[in-house]
Parts: sequence; structure tokens; C-alpha cells
Amino acid sequence: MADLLPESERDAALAPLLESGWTVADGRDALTRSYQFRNFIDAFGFMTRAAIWAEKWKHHPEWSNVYNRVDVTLTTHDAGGLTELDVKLAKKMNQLADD
Ligand SMILES: C[C@H](O)[C@H](O)[C@H]1CNC2=NC(N)=NC(=O)C2=N1
Repeated sequence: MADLLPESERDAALAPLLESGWTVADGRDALTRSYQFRNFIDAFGFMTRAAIWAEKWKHHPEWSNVYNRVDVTLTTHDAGGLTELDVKLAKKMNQLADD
């Protein structure tokens, strides 16, 4: 199980994500981001590609989809907050959304 991000590393780890549109959730140690695509097929294609990485890393998003939008929340349930796995998956999702 991954450990919570240590205080000393947390700001540096989160900074690039906060610049790219992720925010720290209200009242919860979690990252959230909403992705918008051209249409449902692009949104669902993103979810399919992200799901393969999530399964490979055994780290799964909380997410929902409405038409061309995908709302994502990342947190590590086992640790009760943000870990490097959330940072890794958030970065991967940004890459996949830009493809
Ligand atoms: C055994 C299995 O790897 C764990 O239950 C994993 C599965 N996916 C997970 N995903 C997330 N987001 N947090 C977890 O703590 C978590 N735990």
C-alpha cells in the first residue's frame, strides 16, 4: 500500500497538477478534475484507456461521465488520502486527454 504524501514533498508533487486544472477537493484529501471532450466517443475512449492504466497500477478512479464530460476524483482509499499513486494516475490522465 502506498503511503500518504509526506508534508515535505506534497506541495512540489501537487504543483504541476494544480496548474493543469486539478484541484484539491473540498473537505477531502483528494484531487478532482473535469475533462471535456468533443463528444461521447472521445470521452469514453479516454475512460477506456485510463481504465487500463488504473487496472495495471491497481489504483482506481472515482469518476462519472455525462456525454462529453468526465469528472474524476482521485484518492487512495487504503491510505485515507493522497499518495504518489494519485499523482501518477492524474499525470497519466492528463497525457491521455491530450492524445
Ligand atoms: C487490493 C487492491 O489493490 C486495493 O484494494 C486497491 C484497489 N484500487 C484502489 N484504488 C484507489 N483509488 N484506492 C485504493 O486504496 C485502492 N486499493
